[in-house]
Amino acid sequence: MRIAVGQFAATEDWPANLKSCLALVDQAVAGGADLLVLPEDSLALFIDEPARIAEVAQPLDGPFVTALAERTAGTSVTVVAGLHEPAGDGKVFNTLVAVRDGALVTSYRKIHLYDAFGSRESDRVRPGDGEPVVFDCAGWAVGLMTCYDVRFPEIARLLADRGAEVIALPAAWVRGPAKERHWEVMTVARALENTCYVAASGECGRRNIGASMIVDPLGTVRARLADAPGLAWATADREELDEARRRLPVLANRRFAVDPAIRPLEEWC
Ligand SMILES: O=C(O)CNC(=O)[C@H](CS)NC(=O)CCC(=O)C(=O)O
Repeated sequence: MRIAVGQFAATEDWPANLKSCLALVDQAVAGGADLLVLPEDSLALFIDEPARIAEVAQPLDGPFVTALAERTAGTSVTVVAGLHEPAGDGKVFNTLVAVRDGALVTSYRKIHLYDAFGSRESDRVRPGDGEPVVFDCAGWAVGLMTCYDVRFPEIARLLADRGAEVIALPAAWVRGPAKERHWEVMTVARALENTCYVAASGECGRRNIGASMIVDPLGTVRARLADAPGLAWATADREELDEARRRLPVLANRRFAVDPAIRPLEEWC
């Protein structure tokens, strides 16, 4: 499976962001991508006034997702991208969609909200219900998680338990001391501890680092972008995955399960 990760500098202007996304979709299709991963919140990024996110939030049958899906019609690419959708009470969900051949395949609502380093995402965003999402893409099991989720190994493990062989990880990773290191270490760790590919995309505007990456099941960073817009590419290979899981059978050697009774409860936020 040909994987592309794409990044761009998102603005407050959602039609402009849609245009950036569609250009990356076209490039990915031209390059033969089966899977394209775009950043978290590709719809609109409000850096200074995050409360305005709710104003531009769109439902999954709204114009942003519809246009993204339509662009994939007649192609073999599946596109994963992030947006905010209305949650009904003035709050929003921070949601990923997967679209293919003109239609929505699945969606995932971010579970772990970024209440760290001075941010309070939970002031405006409601968490998802904790159900891990894995879907089929070109014969590969692809799991979804979003940005701050990467700091919580349980969700990647739950995805692996559901059979994920590739984790798509859209992000908008905030700059800061050692933050680029956090991003790299944890993205590689999630790949290595689950012996899966991780296709991670990062928004690359002034607040966020970009640094989109594709990591293989033994933790090698196969492709990486800096902080400029563009695409990075790698191929997921079935034989390589099988060989990695034979040589490093950590999934088979586990002694503990993630307790499915522990779910992200509303009152934790
Ligand atoms: O709200 C938006 O518009 C887009 N979403 C984000 O920027 C999100 C939530 S504020 N960013 C992160 O989760 C960064 C995590 C991070 O940087 C870390 O874990 O250190």
